[in-house]
Amino acid sequence: MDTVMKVKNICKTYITNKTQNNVLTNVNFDLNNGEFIAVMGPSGSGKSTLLYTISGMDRMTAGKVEFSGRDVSNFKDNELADLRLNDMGFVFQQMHMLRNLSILDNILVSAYNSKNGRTKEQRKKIKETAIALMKKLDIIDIADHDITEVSGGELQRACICRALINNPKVLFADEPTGALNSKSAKEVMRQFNQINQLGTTILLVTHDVKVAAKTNKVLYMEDGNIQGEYELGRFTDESTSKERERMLTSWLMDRGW
Ligand SMILES: Nc1ncnc2c1ncn2[C@@H]1O[C@H](COP(=O)(O)OP(=O)(O)OP(=O)(O)O)[C@@H](O)[C@H]1O
Repeated sequence: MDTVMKVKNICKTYITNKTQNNVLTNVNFDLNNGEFIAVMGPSGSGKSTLLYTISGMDRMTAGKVEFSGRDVSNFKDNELADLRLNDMGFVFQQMHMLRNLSILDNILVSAYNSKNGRTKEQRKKIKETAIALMKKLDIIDIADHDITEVSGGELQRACICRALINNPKVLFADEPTGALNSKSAKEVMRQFNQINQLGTTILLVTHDVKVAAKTNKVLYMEDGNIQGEYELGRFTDESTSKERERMLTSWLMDRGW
């Protein structure tokens, strides 16, 4: 299997009030093309920090990250911004969308501001992609709505459209279902699985066993490092959910979760 990201000996230290907090300590793992990985672990174990550090949203203290064979660890801020814009997508628990724009415009805005969204022709193509994504995620009917006029689940699906507009190699998600009710969370996970099956590699952080049980592999973080990994295999059938949740819970409990 191709490796899309290689994470080598990543360390991240925060210094607050002259106290050193070693949040990530020599983290190593490969993210293979087409994988769908969940990162779990106790609160404060460094899950979000790992996501932000490897995606270049935050600087690592030491270590190396390769993205599609390129060492991106020493990229300048503008090179990292380009990498994030062109090759990565992001979905967060708190959905950052602009209030005075419609849902469709929110999906389009960053793509229009990218280097591939300058000409009329490029923008036409981007809009077509946005509409196709909104149809796929079943939110085309709310394209012209304001963000205050839609449900949390619809808004999160709009965020997924926005994250996918540039056809990223890797989609990063930090607690993407954390603010959703269970029905919307299930729908978002169904969409993630579809996107993954179409070829997008996904790494998400979650506390929710139901969510993690629908990924291919779980990494368990504790005290700033990956303490174990559990291969679940591809999720294809809703009827297997309960059994996957049961197996994953049992594995997590063995780790002191
Ligand atoms: N910007 C920051 N400055 C200083 N310390 C930080 C910063 N961000 C995170 N930390 C610290 O790093 C540690 C790990 O935080 P992180 O958010 O990565 O954990 P987490 O496993 O995602 O936790 P949770 O499950 O509660 O979201 C915590 O002790 C946190 O206080």
